[in-house]
Amino acid sequence: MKKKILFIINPISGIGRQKSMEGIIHQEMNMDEWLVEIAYTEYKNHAFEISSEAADSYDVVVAVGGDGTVNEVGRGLINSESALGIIPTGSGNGLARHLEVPFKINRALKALNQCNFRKIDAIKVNDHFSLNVAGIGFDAFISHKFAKKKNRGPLAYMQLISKEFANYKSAKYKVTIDGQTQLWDAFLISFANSTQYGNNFHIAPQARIDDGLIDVCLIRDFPKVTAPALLISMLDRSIDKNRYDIIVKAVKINIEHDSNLLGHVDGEPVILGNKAEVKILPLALKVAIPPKHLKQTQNILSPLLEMLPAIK
Ligand SMILES: Nc1ncnc2c1ncn2[C@@H]1O[C@H](COP(=O)(O)OP(=O)(O)OP(=O)(O)O)[C@@H](O)[C@H]1O
Repeated sequence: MKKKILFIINPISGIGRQKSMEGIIHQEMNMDEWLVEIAYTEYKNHAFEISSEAADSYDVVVAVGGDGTVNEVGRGLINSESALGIIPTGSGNGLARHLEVPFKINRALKALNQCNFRKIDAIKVNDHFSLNVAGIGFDAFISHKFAKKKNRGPLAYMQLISKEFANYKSAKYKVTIDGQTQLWDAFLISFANSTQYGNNFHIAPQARIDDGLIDVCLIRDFPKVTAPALLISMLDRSIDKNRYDIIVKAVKINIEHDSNLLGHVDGEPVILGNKAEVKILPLALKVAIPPKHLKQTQNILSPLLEMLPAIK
């Protein structure tokens, strides 16, 4: 019997590589083995509605988009027998990079044809789910601003960060990590399931996506002149050695703040109220991963190389 696969395409994600997607899907998928269906999102959260409906009826439900689309599709599949697949066409593609999904579309489809399955953890932040990295502080502040921008893509994102960074002020948070409470003046606090935000910026180099633990990364207030070193330490996976960074593994974190906490889950802005409860959902999601010979290992230059015009 043929396996069933549903592609959910977000037409607005990233830099528009998905225009010719439908033709490439039909060309690359092995139709002798797979029954292929395709759906397009029409509005925010539509991918979640489609995937929740599809859960347990398809072997694989594929997010064609960036981390926001991956979050929506994956969320709908939590605790189901359907696996999340990814064709990365977003700006950051953090989870796809962590799972070593190929970035050339035809190669990503070849990988789906021959995929293996594994289970990964998910993170719950109040009522929201994160599959990759969630957080509060500067990264969340940027996600709220970015959501209002018309221009998307990594360049627009970097421009926004450089514009907002100079004036951003760290804030005080009451942080309880597995029962231990402390007050912190933090630039950001990230809750990492995978190692990276996207574009190979590794916020939690030692994170494992299936260990039943959240890597809590707390970047304390730091002199702004040391920002380049901090950025470089994310790219070369050494941020855990930076003096302003503290990383601990935990299963439950509570944050209290004196005003509304701006948060993000997988880069998508969320408002959390004065308190946030963050907990791990061990092995809650089945994912499709590439076979060994099609895995795409990442290096610092990968995000730049992917921008070269290449579908093949
Ligand atoms: N048809 C649509 N019209 C408008 N917004 C949509 C549509 N489909 C999905 N969205 C929303 O688009 C947003 C961006 O999607 P996504 O995160 O996949 O792309 P990206 O931001 O370019 O990539 P990344 O998260 O990797 O940087 C998500 O919030 C999603 O809910």
